[in-house]
Amino acid sequence: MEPGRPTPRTAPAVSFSGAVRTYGAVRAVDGVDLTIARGETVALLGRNGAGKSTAIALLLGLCAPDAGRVELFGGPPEAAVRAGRVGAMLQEARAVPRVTVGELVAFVAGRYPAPLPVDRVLRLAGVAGLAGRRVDRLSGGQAQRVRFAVALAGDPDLLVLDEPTAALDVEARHAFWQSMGAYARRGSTVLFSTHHLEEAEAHADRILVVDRGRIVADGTGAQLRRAAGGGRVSVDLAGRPAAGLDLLPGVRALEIRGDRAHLRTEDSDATVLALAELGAIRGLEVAPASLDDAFLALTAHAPVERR
Ligand SMILES: Nc1ncnc2c1ncn2[C@@H]1O[C@H](COP(=O)(O)OP(=O)(O)OP(=O)(O)O)[C@@H](O)[C@H]1O
Repeated sequence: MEPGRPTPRTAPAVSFSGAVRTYGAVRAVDGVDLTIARGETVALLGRNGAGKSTAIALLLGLCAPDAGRVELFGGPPEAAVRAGRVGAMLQEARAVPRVTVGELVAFVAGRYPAPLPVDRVLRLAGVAGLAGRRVDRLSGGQAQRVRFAVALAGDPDLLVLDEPTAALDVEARHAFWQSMGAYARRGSTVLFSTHHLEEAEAHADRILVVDRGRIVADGTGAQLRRAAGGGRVSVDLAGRPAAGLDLLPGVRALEIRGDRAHLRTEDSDATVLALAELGAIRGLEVAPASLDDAFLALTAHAPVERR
């Protein structure tokens, strides 16, 4: 073992260093450095094509990095997968014909060294009522929950979920997050990908914003809002002209609705001080940037090449 390297007992659940994966000219994962501690629940948040699924494929050892290193629990992903430490729910999965949900989960559980009892898995995934149903006769949402059950069956230390709620309606989504939360609270590490900001903020300890193969932000929802900077400031115009408000310090955008000026600012304090100097603080309201604002700011594509 290299000196200074963590031992398999202390190593983080997931570690990427300088990981790159290309498909022709596309750098699907473009130099990612990342550590996920054991027990964390982390969301990979990004648009279509941002590189989430490719990062997950690297992490599961389904493909190898062209450069850099990817490790799970201090060793190659294949070793962690072989040892039954990883459960995954991927986007594409074909149903096995004829077997029932109960048979499928029992079969998968039987391949792990220390699986959860099958009835417990079925309950956790919310599919206990479907145990006798054939897996090729399920609705999209039911099939998705069965895939979650399959991911849980081996009682993995690391659960990896690629867009787990994509086919679920509101009620099933809610039930899914409850199950996932219950599993995470047992101390497992969970990594899930999503397009939904609210889901990432509500269900993860930490959000990684992925854009064009890179991690462009890493933190809680509140931290991302702050990192994106600023907020929204609004005041009553009280008959005064709005001209020039867009030139105040920090202001990025000005919108007039009725007799009110709405300012998007990257520095709320500076903008409010300047408004105060103008005596224009009637009906003053200051709000932090929304998570949507933050996401848009963090993934805005500048014409210049980023770092
Ligand atoms: N097998 C492949 N062959 C060629 N290009 C690929 C392959 N897999 C992914 N890509 C490309 O790599 C980039 C990242 O794709 P990836 O599927 O990782 O993104 P994603 O964030 O998971 O997207 P989505 O949210 O749509 O699932 C995209 O430009 C995609 O077209």
